Amino acid sequence: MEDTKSRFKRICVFCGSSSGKKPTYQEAAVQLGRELVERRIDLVYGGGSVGLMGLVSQAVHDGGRHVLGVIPTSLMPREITGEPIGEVRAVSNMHQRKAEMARQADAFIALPGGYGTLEELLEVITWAQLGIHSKPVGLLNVDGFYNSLLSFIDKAVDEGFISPKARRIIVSAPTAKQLMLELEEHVCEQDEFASKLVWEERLNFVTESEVAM
Ligand SMILES: C/C(=C\CNc1ncnc2c1ncn2[C@@H]1O[C@H](COP(=O)(O)O)[C@@H](O)[C@H]1O)CO
Repeated sequence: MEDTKSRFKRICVFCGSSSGKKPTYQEAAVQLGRELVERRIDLVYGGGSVGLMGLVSQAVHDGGRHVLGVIPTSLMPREITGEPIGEVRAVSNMHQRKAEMARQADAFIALPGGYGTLEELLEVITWAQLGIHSKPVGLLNVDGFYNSLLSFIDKAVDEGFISPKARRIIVSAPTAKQLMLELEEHVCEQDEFASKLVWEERLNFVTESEVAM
């Protein structure tokens, strides 16, 4: 396998705790994991081995890259999240988990998933819009899974609720390879309004004492 260098050291992946019905979703999770390995990128994710989360993290781990799972203590029992893969960092709650995952990553990628994935994705997009971070956000639109979300977002742009600049926060592509190529080239645009906002600690708001273990 070709060894390609990346501008990213560690990417945060949001994805389903279920595997989805189509094999293409599972294949895309493995492909994304292999693409990260090829580019020598480490992984941070929601921890555990269930669903697409397990497939992407296992592929990165098998490829010899570091895997960091950030997991709230209440989700730690193995019957909920499965066997841990790689390094596990326990946090006290879901808010701290998202902040810690975001703090550890240089970019974000969402694979197909459900409410949890959507919530994580929309939060990092909102944080980018507000200037809390300037890390690229990628959407792996496997088999058009996210077409209806992208249509909704385009409708919100047409109706004046999302600015064209904020629309461009989202980088989407149908395959892991294409998405990584686009993310490598992506330049985050700074919003004039957001650049004037002062966030106390930006993404460094998880203190050591808040990390449960
Ligand atoms: C309680 C159930 C499953 C819990 N399993 C999870 N393990 C780890 N992380 C999870 C889990 N559920 C949600 N997450 C986080 O949200 C994303 C996945 O959520 P989705 O709703 O499946 O899209 C994922 O990125 C995690 O960070 C049984 O329902």
